[in-house]
Amino acid sequence: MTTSSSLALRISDLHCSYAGVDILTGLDLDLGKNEILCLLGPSGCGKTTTLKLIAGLLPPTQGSIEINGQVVDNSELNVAPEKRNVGMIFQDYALFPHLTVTDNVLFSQYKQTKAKQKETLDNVLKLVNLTEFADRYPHQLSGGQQQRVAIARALANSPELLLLDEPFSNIDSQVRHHLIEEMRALLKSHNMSAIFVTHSKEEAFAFADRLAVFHQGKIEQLGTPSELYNRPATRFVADFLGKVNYLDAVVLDEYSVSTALGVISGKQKLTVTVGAHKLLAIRPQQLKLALTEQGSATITQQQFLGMTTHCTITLAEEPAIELSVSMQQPMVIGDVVSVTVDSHDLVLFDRD
Ligand SMILES: Nc1ncnc2c1ncn2[C@@H]1O[C@H](COP(=O)(O)OP(=O)(O)OP(=O)(O)O)[C@@H](O)[C@H]1O
Repeated sequence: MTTSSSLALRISDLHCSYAGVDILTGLDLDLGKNEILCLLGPSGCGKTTTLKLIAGLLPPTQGSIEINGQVVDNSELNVAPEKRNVGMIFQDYALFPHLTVTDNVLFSQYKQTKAKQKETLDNVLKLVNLTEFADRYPHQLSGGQQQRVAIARALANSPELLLLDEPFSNIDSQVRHHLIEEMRALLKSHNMSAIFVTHSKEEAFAFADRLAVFHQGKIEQLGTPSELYNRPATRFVADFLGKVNYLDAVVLDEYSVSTALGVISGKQKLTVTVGAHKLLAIRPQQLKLALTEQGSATITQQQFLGMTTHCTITLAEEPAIELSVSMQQPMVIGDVVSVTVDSHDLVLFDRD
């Protein structure tokens, strides 16, 4: 069992409501030291609320929060935000427009000596590569540079836990990928733990060690990006993380199911009854097409996306079945193709 002292954060049975409306209804969550966790979920499901509760900006109605083994919230205790040793970075960076980079970074360091302030400033600006921008004002910086000032300000307090609310959403997509890599390397090299909120699955996959998918005030599934993408526990998680095809399937034996695409076998033993009627989930890139006049499907739509091409194929079944396929090379609408399924762990759901 994991003891709470080996964790950066432990949330137990957390409840929160606004004006009598329940937002979180019994949230449990552990974060390891030096781990990066992403909260994902539909708009309004309570992701930002969870960050605010951890930061102490909002009191829970029930439950407890421990940060690095210290209780900061329970039925008797509500530690003030500035005593939690947590840094928070907001979507709009919340920089003071009338203060330079230096003054923004040192804003909460006024109790330190001048020498200590200088040391902190030099260290954090070096970390985020902004040393030569120390005298600039926020409006003289790019979005990515402003974000790095916000990171530097959060790091100046040496927080044990960093909370990031959509930190990359205002950054141009050209530089976002690079920033995510840089930020991840920075957190990892400084042994920091972080929780971040995003709307973007691509950001979540690239930045996080583990993802928590929220649904109806609780975590529906928690795991590594590939676990959740390839082995979703529910249809909600499967659909939330990307396009899925669902095919009616009858379980033939411990490894195989029968579908409109023929018999499909998985690598792992199934835990369902032989003969059961299920839905088989298949990601678009798990289907492979080959041009052949004897094929069972026709290309009916196609969208060229650069690295990949998304197409819709129609199976000659009654009623017709449409499937989404992701391919490396485009084909031609009207092409007749055969369809095979890449070997993978089969994901089956109940039909209802
Ligand atoms: N101060 C408030 N008073 C009343 N309701 C609020 C308040 N703050 C948030 N809410 C409501 O609580 C719910 C959760 O809000 P929260 O900001 O945590 O969602 P979120 O998952 O971060 O959403 P988004 O992805 O859109 O940012 C929403 O329905 C929101 O309208």
